[in-house]
Amino acid sequence: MKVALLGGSFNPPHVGHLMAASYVHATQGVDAVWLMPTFHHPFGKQLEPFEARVRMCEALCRETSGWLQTSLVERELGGGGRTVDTLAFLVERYPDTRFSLIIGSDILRDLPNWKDFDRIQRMAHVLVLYRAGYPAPDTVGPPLAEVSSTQVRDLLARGLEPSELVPSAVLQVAREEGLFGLRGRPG
Ligand SMILES: Nc1ncnc2c1ncn2[C@@H]1O[C@H](COP(=O)(O)OP(=O)(O)OP(=O)(O)O)[C@@H](O)[C@H]1O
Ligand SMILES: O=C(O)c1ccc[n+]([C@@H]2O[C@H](COP(=O)([O-])O)[C@@H](O)[C@H]2O)c1
Repeated sequence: MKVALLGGSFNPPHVGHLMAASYVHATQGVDAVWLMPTFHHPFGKQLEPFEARVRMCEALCRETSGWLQTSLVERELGGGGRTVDTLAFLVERYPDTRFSLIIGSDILRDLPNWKDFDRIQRMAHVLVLYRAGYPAPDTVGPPLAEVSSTQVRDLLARGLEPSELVPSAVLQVAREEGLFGLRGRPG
């Protein structure tokens, strides 16, 4: 079994995440892609509640035939949310699974602040996808969507509907949960 991991804040998930996961599933010979929402963000980002982000991730997964799944492992682990610790835990729990780790090229500038990135590379094949706007050497594939959760949150804060950037089922969950200031807003 080969699994690609896509860790993120998913605050909220958007079509860029879906495209990144689809690209990897379609071209990199993996059986499944697991979204791993952050429980405690290592750099202390303030996020909507974990359970609500999980619900949105699960709605995103339903856009696929089942190969995209949401993992709750980072809640199970608690701790500092460092990817090296999550990966070590998964490698031990699933000895017959080969893991790869997906990151967008925007993350490259943060890597010096990651814990033990060398050890991550020994445990998993790291796939750096070309996120549009962040060209870098050694990325895999064409530039992917120019969309971010920040952009989605900004649109919502201005009362606009990000319906071209977020799958409708994900937006529906955000409305039901009253996330991103959507509580009580008609729509
Ligand atoms: N449009 C995209 N194309 C390629 N990779 C992406 C894209 N959006 C996010 N990713 C990657 O998905 C992972 C999780 O991203 P994250 O949940 O932080 O989304 P984000 O849009 O970067 O959020 P924010 O704007 O809040 O920082 C990261 O590795 C990121 O590089
Ligand atoms: O391991 C680390 O040191 C580390 C530092 C920062 C971020 N990460 C992980 O990188 C993924 C993407 O993070 P972000 O900030 O782009 O949402 C997410 O799974 C984080 O847990 C990991």
